[in-house]
Amino acid sequence: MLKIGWIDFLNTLPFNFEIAGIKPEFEYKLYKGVPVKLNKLLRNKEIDIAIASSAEYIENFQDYLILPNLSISATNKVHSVAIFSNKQLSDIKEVYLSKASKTSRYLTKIIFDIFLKKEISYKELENYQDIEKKSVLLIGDNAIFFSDRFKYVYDLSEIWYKNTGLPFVFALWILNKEIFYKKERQLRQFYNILMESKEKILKNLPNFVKNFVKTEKFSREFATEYIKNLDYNLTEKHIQSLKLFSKYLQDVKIIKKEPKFNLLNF
Ligand SMILES: C=C(O[C@@H]1C=C(C(=O)O)C=C[C@H]1O)C(=O)O
Repeated sequence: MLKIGWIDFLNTLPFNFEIAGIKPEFEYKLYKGVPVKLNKLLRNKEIDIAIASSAEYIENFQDYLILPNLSISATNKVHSVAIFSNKQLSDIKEVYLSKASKTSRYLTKIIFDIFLKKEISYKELENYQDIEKKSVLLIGDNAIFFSDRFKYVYDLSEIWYKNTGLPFVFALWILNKEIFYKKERQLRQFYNILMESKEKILKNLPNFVKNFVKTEKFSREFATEYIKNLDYNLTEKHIQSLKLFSKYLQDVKIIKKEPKFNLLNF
């Protein structure tokens, strides 16, 4: 049985092997939730593998391995990770951070500390009441959903791209090192299934969106354009970006040790 962590956001659609009609030959169970929940399940070894926060890998890299060629990244705008505000950036003094995120919370700190050199007080975003009166970091479907309440959108990967020229890697397929030896066969098959799903769904995206995306939250046109704009690859350039992100995380004292990026050689 392979225990798989699944971020329940629109942006994981291209990995959805079930809707792609690909059936694994092994038994599996999906554990759905926001990134922080999956990071925790993975760290506690309650699941084997997950699409989880890239920052979770960076912080605990000794325990993990990465599936190659796969990520959720964005070159320039991501559209679903941003600081939303009705204030101009220069007037923002406090930011309420989404509790669902790890990577984007850390990126927010790097943006203010290193790129903008601006002191900010950080608070937890406990609920969505009167959200338009605050400056908030939102991720995933909520970011898309609440965006029209705000005059200004400070897109985090756009800011990263302007400062570094690199794509920003939000999520990776991370697995617990020790399960590789126990479940190598399933993992290899799962990797092939993810690669196949990604290809199949992205090739025929409007059709998959039409059949599988619920339209209460966003229009089909938006969903298609949003996914099309994301980058699901993991190349040398993405690794370079992860290394730079890690260096900045050391500079702002969030991590102590420089991580190694251990990709499975599939
Ligand atoms: C692109 C996104 O990136 C997400 C952000 C994450 C984080 O901040 O920890 C983790 C996984 C990603 O799915 C998004 O939420 O829209």
